[in-house]
Amino acid sequence: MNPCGVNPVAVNPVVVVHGGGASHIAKDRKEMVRQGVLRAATAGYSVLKAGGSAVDAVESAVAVLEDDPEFNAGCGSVLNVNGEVEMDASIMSGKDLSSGAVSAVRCIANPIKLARLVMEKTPHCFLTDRGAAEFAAAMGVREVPREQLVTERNRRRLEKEKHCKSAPKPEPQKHLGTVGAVALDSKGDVAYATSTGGIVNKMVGRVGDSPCIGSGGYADNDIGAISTTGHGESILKVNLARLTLFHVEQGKTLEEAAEVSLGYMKSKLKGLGGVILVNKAGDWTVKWTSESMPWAAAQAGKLHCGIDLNTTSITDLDLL
Ligand SMILES: COC(=O)C[C@H](N)C(=O)O
Repeated sequence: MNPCGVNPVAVNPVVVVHGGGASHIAKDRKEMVRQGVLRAATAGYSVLKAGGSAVDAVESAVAVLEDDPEFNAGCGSVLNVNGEVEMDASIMSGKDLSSGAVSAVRCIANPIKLARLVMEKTPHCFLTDRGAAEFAAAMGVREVPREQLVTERNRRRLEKEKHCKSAPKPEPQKHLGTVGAVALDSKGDVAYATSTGGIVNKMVGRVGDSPCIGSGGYADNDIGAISTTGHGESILKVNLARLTLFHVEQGKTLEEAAEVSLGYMKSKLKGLGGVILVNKAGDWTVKWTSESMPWAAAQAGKLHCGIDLNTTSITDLDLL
């Protein structure tokens, strides 16, 4: 009971993660991908259960996915036209709208941790390329050898893409994309985090939607938190994250808002993608227009998980 005699809103902590909108996930990889998103949601939820903040939870969930070579972020990042890894990431707290982002960063394992340092240790929101690298060094972030982030699968993927490349189309990623998380903590604060290697065969210096606040994600306690995935150029053009939350502000449910904004991006640009959302009531939703999107959610001792439409499973959560 607070001093006004009103019960405080009961908060039901929740974390939701995604492993990127995708047009095809080979059968033999599906189980590894499923295990990856489940591990990330479990990690995020244990942070919340231990009293950690929503920002702590989304950072640790995304770091788990960055460390998993099955996903296009951190050590599984796709390669640019020169065969190099350039990564983008962003993070935001719904409590005070504080935000941090990095783009075109190389040779670090966890861009999401660097984005958080930008949020907390600089007066800025966004550092890129050389400046981001200098800041990482100043913060004592360990440099990893370039080769450590380049997987054999991504080398082959680049070769294949170069050979069969026709004109670029506003299609979803042919492979697994971007990773992201949204969370609500026990204090009622929400947050999001998104991290990616971008799109295969991209130009050097190409920056996608994922590090851009309002496109790759957004968090505001009064509305909710969202992380997005899909065709970056389309997401940027419609500001997918903020657009979705705008529809929530206008009174739509999370699910309706996600459907309207993804529908708008598809009809306007033929751009496909996916979103995950939470709000401070503990409601959450996942939605995508791409063929599939691996996702997992942890709430009230249960783990929810899916990859394709109509394949949701619910199991009891064993905390790590
Ligand atoms: C599914 O793929 C992605 O999400 C890629 C990411 N949105 C980008 O364009 O950089």
